[in-house]
Amino acid sequence: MNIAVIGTGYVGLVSGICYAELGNTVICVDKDPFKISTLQNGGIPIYEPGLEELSAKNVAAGRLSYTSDLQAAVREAELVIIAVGTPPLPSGEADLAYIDAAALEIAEALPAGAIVAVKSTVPVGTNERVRDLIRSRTDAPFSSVSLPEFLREGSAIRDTMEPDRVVIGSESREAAEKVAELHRPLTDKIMITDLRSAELLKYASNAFLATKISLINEIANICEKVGADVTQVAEGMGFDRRIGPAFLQAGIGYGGSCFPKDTRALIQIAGHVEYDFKLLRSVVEVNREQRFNVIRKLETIFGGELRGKTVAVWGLSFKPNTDDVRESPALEIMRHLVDVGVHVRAYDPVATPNFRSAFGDKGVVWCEGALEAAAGADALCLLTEWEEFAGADLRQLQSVMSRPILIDGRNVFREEDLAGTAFIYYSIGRPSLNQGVREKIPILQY
Ligand SMILES: NC(=O)c1ccc[n+]([C@@H]2O[C@H](COP(=O)([O-])OP(=O)(O)OC[C@H]3O[C@@H](n4cnc5c(N)ncnc54)[C@H](O)[C@@H]3O)[C@@H](O)[C@H]2O)c1
Ligand SMILES: O=c1ccn([C@@H]2O[C@H](COP(=O)(O)OP(=O)(O)O[C@H]3O[C@H](CO)[C@@H](O)[C@H](O)[C@H]3O)[C@@H](O)[C@H]2O)c(=O)[nH]1
Repeated sequence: MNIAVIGTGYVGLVSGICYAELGNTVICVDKDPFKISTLQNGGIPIYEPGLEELSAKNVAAGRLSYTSDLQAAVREAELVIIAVGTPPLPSGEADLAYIDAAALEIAEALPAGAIVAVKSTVPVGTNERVRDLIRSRTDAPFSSVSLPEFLREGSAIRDTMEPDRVVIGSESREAAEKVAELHRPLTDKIMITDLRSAELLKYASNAFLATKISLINEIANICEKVGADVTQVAEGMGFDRRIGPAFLQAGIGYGGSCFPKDTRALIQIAGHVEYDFKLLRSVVEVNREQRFNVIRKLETIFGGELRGKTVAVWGLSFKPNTDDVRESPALEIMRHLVDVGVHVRAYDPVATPNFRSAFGDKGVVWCEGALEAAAGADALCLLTEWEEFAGADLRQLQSVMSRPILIDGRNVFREEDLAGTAFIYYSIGRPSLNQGVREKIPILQY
């Protein structure tokens, strides 16, 4: 199939490369000339494990190319996939400006009989809006398809090549079948729905996962008060097949370009039809609060006075294996620390450049290595569970710090890692691992 993918961000680029890997002829389009020249020169503008090699392989095979000429790419396409951003507006609603602009540009070159698929996460009704926008500019017959994407950053290639399911929303059975055929080599779990159900299903999935995370974070907060261990609680819950073990990792809350944006957008979608999505509003609020768990722990340890302290931060991306810092919990945590007069020393294996552009340099020393960041620190906060941190030698770490205080925001370390160290250690929802701080587990009376 001849495919044009509009937008070479985390979704469009991975999808385009993977469609080429399946043997299709793919041209990936972006309006950002830096991204396109990087790609044309064999580079990859984002950090995603395995992507550079897969791109090179498919470019060499003559199946994959990159361009900033949208209309030339669309003119040859049987399938045009829109994968541009839908960032949040201040109200929380999805900003459809990039979608609309792409639709209007596509219309100028769309060949008769093509399929236009929206892969971006969009509010219910957007595929119809895109269809009508294109129709207003061309007489060429075409079909609209909603093709929501479920990949995760950091494991994007595997998620694309081995998806749990592919959802195709369409008004045209014939178009849906053609798009289904494209995905048949990946999975037999292909679901064809109407346009609106496909659109809502994407938001509902993210809302459910975000809810699971906020639930386990609240359980973790209760664990801290009653002397239970959230990792044991989550493990036991996860054995129940109705619950499942995934997305029950307590920590400092979810970040990233999707859960925070999509939960707020769904609240707005509901609001537009006068439905107050109370549950999801609480999920968002719990998540916002959870980031400050780390700060509260630091305040407890330092008796409320953080000014003048030096705090090392390990991990700036919103999750490991990505350089994406959009809505990373580290942004708010570090902003608070800097605002109250803490000297911050920060390190991330790949995300520092993106983080610096989002955060600025005020109050932060950017470090090239984990131990360099910890050197002379009064406390260390681990905010992203990069493998490099999980493998750290805690005795060596202790030897470079001014005070052995470790706040593990992702529950990375185990009891055996801490053995033989003098760390004052706090994690999330595992009070029995707290070391060095004598906290009384209350006698429970009801
Ligand atoms: N990031 C994820 O893990 C993920 C997963 C599933 C779904 N989604 C959804 O997919 C969409 C894209 O997300 P992303 O993270 O890839 O975004 P992104 O911001 O990384 O990339 C979007 C790209 O589109 C380009 N673009 C915008 N308008 C264009 C136009 N008219 N012509 C050509 N290029 C244009 C931008 O320059 C940018 O490179 C969003 O709706 C998002 O919610 C994202
Ligand atoms: O048990 C867990 C699982 C995740 N997280 C956090 O949740 C956020 C999101 O993680 P993850 O879902 O792995 O990454 P994303 O790349 O944001 O992927 C989500 O958002 C995408 C965009 O919509 C969807 O396509 C994916 O299916 C969905 O998992 C990160 O901050 C994680 O640290 C937790 O705190 N606990």
